[in-house]
Amino acid sequence: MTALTPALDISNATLELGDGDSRVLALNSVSLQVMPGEFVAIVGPSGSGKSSLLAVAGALSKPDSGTVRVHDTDLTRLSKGAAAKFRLENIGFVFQSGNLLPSLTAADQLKLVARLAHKPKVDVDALLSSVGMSHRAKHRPGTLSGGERQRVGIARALVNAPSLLLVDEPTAALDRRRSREVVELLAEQARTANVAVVMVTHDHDTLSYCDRVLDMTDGQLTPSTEATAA
Ligand SMILES: Nc1ncnc2c1ncn2[C@@H]1O[C@H](COP(=O)(O)OP(=O)(O)OP(=O)(O)O)[C@@H](O)[C@H]1O
Repeated sequence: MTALTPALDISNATLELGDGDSRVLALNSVSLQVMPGEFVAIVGPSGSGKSSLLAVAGALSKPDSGTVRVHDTDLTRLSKGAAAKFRLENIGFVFQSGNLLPSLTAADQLKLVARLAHKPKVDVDALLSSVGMSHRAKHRPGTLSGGERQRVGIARALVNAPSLLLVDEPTAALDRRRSREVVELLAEQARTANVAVVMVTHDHDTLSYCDRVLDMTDGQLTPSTEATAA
């Protein structure tokens, strides 16, 4: 593996969903390469295939054709069990509103993933500190703001030191200022942890933090004309 190897390399992925007359081409020969440390945003109308792209990139769905590589592993060749193990060890997921477990403190959310991913040496305090949340380590999600929950969700997604971070609408529940803070944090983590980040978003206000923006329309990806950080 060299510095020039993409962290994510999707080549001609096609995915059909539904059955009978209601079959939909969710991904229509999609290709996407994301380098380590690169922050890519995907925008596009509802139903255009954005979630399908994240599912395929995260080994949650297998495309009908094409390949999906995360570094040197072709995810399309993994069994269900092997895909689950690969996800746990190599991919981080961040969801709309943090998706935290209500009964666990911020620190325990991270410790649980560390245990599941067999990473007992993870420095939970350092990770919480890197997202500005050390002072809330002992708080449960119910006593955190939306932005704080999202920060904990980002720290939790980084526990397994992923090479790929897949982020679905991270600012959907946040106001403008918090949205910008969260996306700025993702950009910073991409750079400092050298992790490839793919973020699906409707929030055009935060695209200036991304290195590249792509439009998804009817299952196809094209470069966007949105202004970026690059
Ligand atoms: N399980 C499914 N069975 C049948 N069709 C599906 C299924 N899941 C998604 N689809 C269809 O596949 C297409 C792509 O859906 P997808 O969820 O990837 O879009 P999206 O861009 O993420 O939409 P949104 O922004 O609303 O979340 C849509 O036409 C959707 O209706």
